[in-house]
Amino acid sequence: MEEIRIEANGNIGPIDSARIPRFAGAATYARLPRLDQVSNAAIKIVGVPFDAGVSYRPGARFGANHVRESSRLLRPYNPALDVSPFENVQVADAGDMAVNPFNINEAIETVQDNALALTADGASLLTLGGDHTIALPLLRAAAERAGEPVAMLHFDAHLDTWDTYFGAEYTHGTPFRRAVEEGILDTEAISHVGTRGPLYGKKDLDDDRRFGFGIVTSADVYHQGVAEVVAKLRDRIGNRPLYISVDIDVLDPAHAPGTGTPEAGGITSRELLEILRGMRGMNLVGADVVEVAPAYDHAEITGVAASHVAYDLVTLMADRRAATATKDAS
Ligand SMILES: N=C(N)NCCCC(=O)O
Ligand SMILES: [Zn+2]
Ligand SMILES: [Zn+2]
Repeated sequence: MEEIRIEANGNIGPIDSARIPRFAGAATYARLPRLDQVSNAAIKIVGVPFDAGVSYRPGARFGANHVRESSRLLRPYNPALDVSPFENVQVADAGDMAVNPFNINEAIETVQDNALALTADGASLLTLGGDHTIALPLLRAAAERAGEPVAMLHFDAHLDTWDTYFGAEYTHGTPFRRAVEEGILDTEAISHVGTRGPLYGKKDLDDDRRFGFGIVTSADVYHQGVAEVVAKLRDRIGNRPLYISVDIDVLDPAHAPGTGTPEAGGITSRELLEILRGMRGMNLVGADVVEVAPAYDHAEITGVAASHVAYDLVTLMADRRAATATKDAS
């Protein structure tokens, strides 16, 4: 059937949900066009159906499509930031990467290669995961494109700076230790937000601090409040190229039950969205939303949360691009 889309400023937007019921047709993220339906896109959303790096419950391989299905109700105007992201720039859904489900090393290479290919034209990349293993190759690609190590905001219940699991170096609990070892993170400007829960030992925190990470725990968000947290994070990041990695388990299991390693005492989706919005104007070069495991979801609670997180990330990217374009033109 014909797709009737919203178009503005020469950008092809979402299927018009006033004319084609939002529950009809195959899902793309936010009902956006597929990449092959537009000549080029400044912001690309890509899925990574991969969960061979998990230490507990599997299922995040189905995450990207679950987020797409859960994104049908998103509307084109973001009032929180007064931005219409799909009007500012062309945004498109690039589909899924064909990652090897049996070979982690090969999957990591594929993610890195695909991320580089998708950003070769200067596009910004938002990845829907997948387990957190994929943040490593995504960071490698982001640092290569930026031409320098990148700052990172890491939203997660977990540190993900552990060393190995069963001798394996590349897992969803180890991407950020590998990234520090590889020198692709700017260790003056890397922070975890939302961490909580039991650790293997005090050494986990000592190691993490040694790598340079700052920590804003879930309890800190509660005690200090969003505004103070945002101010501290912005201060630390400055104008460095910034990568944002969102493990959906940063949210309390009440807000995101559909994930593989849930921890009680998490932040709310309202807090997460507000902290993200607080990053307006930062030099955001790439982002991911990972660890959505639909088999443990109910009523799309996790899928909806993840789709909204992705929406605010796209808004930040679109807003920054529009602001930079205006500055360049004047
Ligand atoms: N969900 C992520 N990314 N990591 C959790 C690892 C927790 C553990 O195995 O102890
Ligand atoms: Zn986690
Ligand atoms: Zn994680």
